[in-house]
Amino acid sequence: MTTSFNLELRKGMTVIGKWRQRRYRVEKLLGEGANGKVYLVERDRSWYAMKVGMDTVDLQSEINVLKSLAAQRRSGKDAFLFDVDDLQLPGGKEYPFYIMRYVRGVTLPNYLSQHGMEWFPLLGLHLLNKLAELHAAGWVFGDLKAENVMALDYGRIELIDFGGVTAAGKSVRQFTEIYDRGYWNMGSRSADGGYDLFSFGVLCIQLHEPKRLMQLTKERLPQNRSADDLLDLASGSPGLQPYVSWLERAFRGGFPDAAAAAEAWRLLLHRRERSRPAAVPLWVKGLFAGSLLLLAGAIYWLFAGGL
Ligand SMILES: Nc1ncnc2c1ncn2[C@@H]1O[C@H](COP(=O)(O)OP(=O)(O)OP(=O)(O)O)[C@@H](O)[C@H]1O
Repeated sequence: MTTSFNLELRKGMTVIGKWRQRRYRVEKLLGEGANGKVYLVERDRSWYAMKVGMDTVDLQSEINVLKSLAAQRRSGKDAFLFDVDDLQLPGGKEYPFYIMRYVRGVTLPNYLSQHGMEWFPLLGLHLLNKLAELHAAGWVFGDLKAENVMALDYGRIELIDFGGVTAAGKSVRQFTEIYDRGYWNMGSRSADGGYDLFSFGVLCIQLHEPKRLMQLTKERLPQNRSADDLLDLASGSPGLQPYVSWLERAFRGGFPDAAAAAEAWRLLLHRRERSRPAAVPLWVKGLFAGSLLLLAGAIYWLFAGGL
């Protein structure tokens, strides 16, 4: 997506926050979207991502979500939001910005093409767990799509772009048509856990059958779109066949919440692995390594927290 936002920050430039006077050195543009531009910046030898917005109101609502998520976290070690300020250009023009954790990952399609489709089940599980965490805190992600999910080492997942995050029960603030439950005539745009699970289902199809999905959106008249079309696509895709019944539940609002959806996904993976006596697949090794990391983190937290 492009913006009509013509702010250009060059490599080497120093941005000084107008109110808090913190200095950031610009390294490069990481990406841009409808709400602003995101730069890689450096401060005190650490890397951060700086999102500069065109619209203070839009950016402020993203910041409010990030602040509320930070307040719900028990410790500072997972901090995502670091600073909020305005930048002032020499001509006097001002733009709001915030500083967040730099996510050193790649998008899901890139991760799967680099590491292989056998990572899909684990990435899916980690993403469902992330969604369950967000829902438990009273939020719905809203604009879940391939571009807003970053994959890191061992198939870990990080969500970026909190512009669509909506308090449960409100109307979804920002969405992308093909991932939207309303677009497929499968329900409202009211923020509930099922809304994100529907988008997650479309994302699974997008990752396996991007061309067919695109073709389908061109062929169908708006009033004829339905989950049946999506399920037909999934049934015809070898990589998705094992997930068709799971996808059907997600598309028809059959899971009570994302935690239940994640558990059903996990059981599906274990059942599949048990029925396949082959060598240990890479994602299982990843799951093991991920569990070890979690265990190490928990032990650290326990001891550090207890001091
Ligand atoms: N924390 C981060 N770490 C690394 N890269 C990031 C981070 N946040 C954003 N990016 C990069 O910047 C791009 C644009 O960011 P973002 O999606 O937040 O902008 P947006 O204007 O809200 O986009 P959209 O039009 O999709 O709503 C992302 O696609 C990603 O490549």
